[in-house]
Amino acid sequence: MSDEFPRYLFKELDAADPLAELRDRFVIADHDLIYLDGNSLGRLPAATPDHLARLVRDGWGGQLVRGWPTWIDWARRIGDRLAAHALGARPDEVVVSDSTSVNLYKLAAAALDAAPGRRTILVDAEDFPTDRYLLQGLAEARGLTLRTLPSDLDQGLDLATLRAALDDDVALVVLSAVSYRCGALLDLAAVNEAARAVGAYVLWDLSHAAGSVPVELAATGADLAVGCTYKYLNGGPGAPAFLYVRRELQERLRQPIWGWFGQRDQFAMGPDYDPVPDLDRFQVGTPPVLGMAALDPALDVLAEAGIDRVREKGRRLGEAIVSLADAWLTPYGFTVASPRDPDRRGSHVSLHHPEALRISRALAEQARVVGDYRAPDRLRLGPAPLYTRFVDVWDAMDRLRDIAERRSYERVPAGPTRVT
Ligand SMILES: Cc1ncc(COP(=O)(O)O)c(C=O)c1O
Ligand SMILES: Nc1c(O)cccc1C(=O)C[C@H](N)C(=O)O
Repeated sequence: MSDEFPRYLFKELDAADPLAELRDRFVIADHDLIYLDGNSLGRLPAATPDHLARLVRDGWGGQLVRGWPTWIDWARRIGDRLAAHALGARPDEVVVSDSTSVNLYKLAAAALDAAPGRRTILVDAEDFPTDRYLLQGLAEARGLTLRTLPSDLDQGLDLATLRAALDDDVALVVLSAVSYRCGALLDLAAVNEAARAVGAYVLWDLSHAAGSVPVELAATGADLAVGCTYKYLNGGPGAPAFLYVRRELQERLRQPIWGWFGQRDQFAMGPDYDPVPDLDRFQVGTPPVLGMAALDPALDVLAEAGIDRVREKGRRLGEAIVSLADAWLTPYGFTVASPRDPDRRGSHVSLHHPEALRISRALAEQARVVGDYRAPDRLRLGPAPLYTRFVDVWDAMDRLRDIAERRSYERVPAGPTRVT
């Protein structure tokens, strides 16, 4: 126990938390398990099982193919809900579609086609692997140069590094608004402005930002964005992703996968591809209706909370992790591996420890705290403001301290890194 941070103070924070009652809107199957992995897979909203069961039974089972006139618009309808409640985009700028990886490919290729003569793509060297791999593939196929911008493992990309790399040969900049490893939050407006000044497009990966921080795509002048819906948006494992294209760009950009859901007069089944002039040209094929439908109950909770209140609580949960790590874990070799300034951090916090892999496993196996490990030596803790309590953070950090103090992680095999 610590005098400086007694547990009852965290209980008081929960008692005063305006979002506290929303925790009941999620399935908490095991009350002893502390779940700090909302930044990888968010919890199941309590309304989702019945919502999906109804759709399966009455929609698929009852309406059969007659359901399609309703379902066919859901990618756009739910896209608009994401735009309004999470992304700060205008109507008709966001659509649910494919996976984040596929959407990133579609929009990156479209942007490169729209920047003929420019030969450079910029990416954060520490960005999530799929982003880097996709761009490596695109650069190789087109004979372009992919420049990886050096970025600090704990602090993320420095704006000065980006500015120094921007010139009129840059076609495209791809960055995560919130870094998957350290949680660093970039200044979208500053990046968009710097890129626009040299005529480059910016494609944002919002996977760790959507549902955790107000993104404000329209207000920051963003061109393009993609992101997943299974983390802070609670869409479930394998939930479909979203993409955003600024309205003014939609008619100008042509995506590389020419599917019939982008086709003008789709059901005329005409001989040649002739894409619609709007956002729908970025769709490809039949949308995953059941997967998309899971987003509705999840977005109901987010809408009720309001993204600004989610952000405010996320910031305070993060500050609690940082304060407890400093006070309790420093003697055991932990350091905070995320920006300390909450304005520069999304909702998750990483801790550095040379034994992070074994500690992460010990936390789950011995102490019933689910966070995750990210190479090379980071323990990531991702509280989700819609359902994580302040006391959960206290208990998780207390259990972590106990593992560190007793060195009980030494009993856990390091083994190869596996899923999560
Ligand atoms: C920043 C980022 N981009 C992309 C992805 C994944 O993309 P996909 O859903 O296509 O697997 C993740 C996590 O899985 C991620 O953290
Ligand atoms: N998408 C994932 C998956 O299919 C399996 C395991 C983990 C994931 C993730 O989402 C990882 C996530 N991008 C992260 O940064 O933790």
